[in-house]
Amino acid sequence: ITKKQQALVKVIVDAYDRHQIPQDVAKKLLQDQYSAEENFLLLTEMATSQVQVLVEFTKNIPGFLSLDREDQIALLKGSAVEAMFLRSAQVLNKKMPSGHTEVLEERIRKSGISEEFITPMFNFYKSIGELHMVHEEQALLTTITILTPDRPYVKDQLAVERLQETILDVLRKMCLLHHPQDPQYFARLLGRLTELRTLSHYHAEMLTSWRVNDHKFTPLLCEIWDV
Ligand SMILES: Nc1ccc(C(=O)O[C@H]2C[C@H]3CC[C@@H]2C3)cc1
Repeated sequence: ITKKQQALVKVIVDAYDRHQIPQDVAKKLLQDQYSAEENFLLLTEMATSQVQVLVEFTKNIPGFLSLDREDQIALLKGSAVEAMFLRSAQVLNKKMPSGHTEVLEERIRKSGISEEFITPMFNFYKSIGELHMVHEEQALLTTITILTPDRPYVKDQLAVERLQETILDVLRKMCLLHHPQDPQYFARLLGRLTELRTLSHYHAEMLTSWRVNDHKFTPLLCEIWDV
């Protein structure tokens, strides 16, 4: 890993750490009572703050702000769901104070999300947990997801591809460094991104079923997902 790549990783990881879900949202998940309606409202608050965190984090990705402005929006809208599932996988898998993870899991299960989406969602969380990603890998994988060139409406895909390749290159080296016993580790990480794309289809249906049952969204969620 070159000095330049080390500097790049530092910028990304610092931004990733700086933009975390506010503790008050996480705390609320443990306090308020347990109705499906209450759980849904908490998830709405969690999703909204995750999108805000995503926007702030993305602005710190070197080169992102020099992309075409409309492409920046297209990348954010195209990656929000995947970044959110990655982030919530990391929240659920990190050693939260005992019992917190179960409470959060329970709230997600009891928030009006139909069973057919709950299963793939928790399978994903489990498959991420089993990878035991180091902190830098989590930040870089999220960055790679955001810098996906073939999102809808991206005009200058080449410019995005160049940025993504830079991150892919340093992540590949980092995986060999942190998981020398598993030369396939980098490939397995990227395989999770494929699983994420499947999840985002489920997510679109989740949104529709919530809307149909007249569940309220925040303006930010309506804007990022065109609902
Ligand atoms: N009004 C909404 C509430 C929650 C979401 C959402 O995507 O929630 C995400 C947070 C984690 C639990 C379900 C997904 C992952 C979307 C709209």
